[in-house]
Amino acid sequence: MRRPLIAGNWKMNGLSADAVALAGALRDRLDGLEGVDRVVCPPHIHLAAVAGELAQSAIAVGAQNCADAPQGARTGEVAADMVADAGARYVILGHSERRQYYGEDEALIAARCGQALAAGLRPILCVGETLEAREGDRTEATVAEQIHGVLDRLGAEGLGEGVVAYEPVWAIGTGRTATAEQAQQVHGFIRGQLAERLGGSAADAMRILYGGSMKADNAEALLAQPDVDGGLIGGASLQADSFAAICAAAARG
Ligand SMILES: O=C[C@H](O)COP(=O)(O)O
Repeated sequence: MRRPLIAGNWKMNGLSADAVALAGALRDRLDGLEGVDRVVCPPHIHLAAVAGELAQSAIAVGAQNCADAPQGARTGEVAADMVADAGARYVILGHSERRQYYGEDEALIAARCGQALAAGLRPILCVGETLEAREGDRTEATVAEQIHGVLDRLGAEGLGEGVVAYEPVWAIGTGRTATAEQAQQVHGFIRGQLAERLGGSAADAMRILYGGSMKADNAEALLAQPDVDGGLIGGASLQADSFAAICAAAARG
């Protein structure tokens, strides 16, 4: 059985005091909850402060990106080992906002992923189709290209102990969630693609998260699907009560 994972992507929100306060509130609410892994991903600049606040808790910390090179002349980038040094154990890579606003493609995402693995971080590789692709019946083709585009370059090691997050772009921040059936259909497809590359047992062990307007009131139905192993939560991760409620739903499932 795969243990569920609920990850909060705080995106570009909050000053340092807000980040530490949210981390502390989550620590207090989630203390003692069994049966679910949880991670919060603050902006880089708050990583160390949040990791310090969560040091004695069961909440791990993740970053929202890492550089595609180990060090040197990469102005504005943050290396994977710096992220790890700040206390992160996970890193989100290939988020659709990075693809859309910063032009990240599979080659760049794979390079970032390779750096993350070398630094001992667990990648959270995001994939997902636009509304245009879904309406053009290109959901599976899009997701397959994003997965294979990265795995082709990473080789046999794959994503290590990382996870995949399926985030339909049309559901992110829109309040429009994929139905449980739509999510399961794509998650099952992703697991099949992973099995082709990594083998059945590695694919069976890998967690596939759903992201896109997951909230306390729809989490249970999504998490009940056999191939939905958790969530990557944006807006609802910024409120301690709603993130804690989603974690509790995952723990019950
Ligand atoms: O990384 C998280 C996703 O982009 C989902 O964001 P959302 O929950 O605000 O729709």
